[in-house]
Amino acid sequence: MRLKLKDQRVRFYIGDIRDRDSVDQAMRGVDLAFHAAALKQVPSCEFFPMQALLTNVVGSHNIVESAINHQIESLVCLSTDKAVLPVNAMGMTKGLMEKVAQAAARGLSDSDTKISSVRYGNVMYSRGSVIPLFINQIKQGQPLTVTDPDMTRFLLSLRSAIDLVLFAFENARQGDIFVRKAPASTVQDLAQALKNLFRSDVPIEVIGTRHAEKLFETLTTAGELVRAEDMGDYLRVFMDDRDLNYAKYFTEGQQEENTLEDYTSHNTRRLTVPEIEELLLSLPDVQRELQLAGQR
Ligand SMILES: O=c1ccn([C@@H]2O[C@H](COP(=O)(O)OP(=O)(O)O[C@H]3O[C@H](CO)[C@@H](O)[C@H](O)[C@H]3O)[C@@H](O)[C@H]2O)c(=O)[nH]1
Repeated sequence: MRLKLKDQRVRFYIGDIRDRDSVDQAMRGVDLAFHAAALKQVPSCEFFPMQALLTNVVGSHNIVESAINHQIESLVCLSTDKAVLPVNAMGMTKGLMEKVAQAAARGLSDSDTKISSVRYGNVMYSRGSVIPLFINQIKQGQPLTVTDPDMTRFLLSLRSAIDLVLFAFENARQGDIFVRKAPASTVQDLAQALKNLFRSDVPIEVIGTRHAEKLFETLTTAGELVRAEDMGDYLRVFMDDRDLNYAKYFTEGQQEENTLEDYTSHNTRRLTVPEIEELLLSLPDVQRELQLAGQR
């Protein structure tokens, strides 16, 4: 990266977020930090849950503590829809990261480091994800390996994910979780949209779900929506800052919770195949692949 960027404004450190000293070194003189370091692949975290715990939880704790100690202005921690009602080690450890961030935020005032988290769904064409895999399969003339045709995922571009982080820096209050609203598609429709764009007639082969995968993802639970603010393209979920004085809960309990529904990739706006094609066409990586394949 250093050789590729060749930019005086960028400084590189060798270190590991599991190692507090190396985090402290990088945090000196910093105003804003976004925490994107993670073990993020679902199957590998299933096989090495302790490694996921060390990076995603212990490492995140190091970042949070170091940011506070260095009195930086704002820290945004990157989370995922898989952290909500989690079923896999990746999601569970990311969920714990959110808890670590909020537990620290509870002890801070507004003039201290602002600590917030952001949640989003699948970033289209991210490394190791299904879109580059399907494109590769099309290029090789192989069948598209669909896990479960009815499985849905929230889809968003890298640009929208970055915009969410910037939005959090600008709007964060202590302990907030920001959610980017997004449409979703089934994996079957995604595969079909790619086949259409590449004018390919490879078959679609159903291979069954992988380790600890969900049929659909949840970006915000009904319980969270009760304390959420609708900000257009975004939702702000306020931190539950009640204290451990349980007696209060009985008088201040929230009735509304029962009437709301979780916000999921099954009940968000479902993209049609032409709409998925349009979204795919807006991605520079897909444009490049289509050009290489002589389709644009
Ligand atoms: O050969 C394959 C591989 C995947 N899928 C499906 O495609 C969808 C997306 O899979 P993938 O691109 O591997 O992403 P996820 O497993 O959903 O996880 C990604 O998206 C998350 C947000 O939900 C991020 O947190 C993770 O880091 C990121 O890897 C899922 O429904 C998979 O079942 C297939 O149908 N065939």
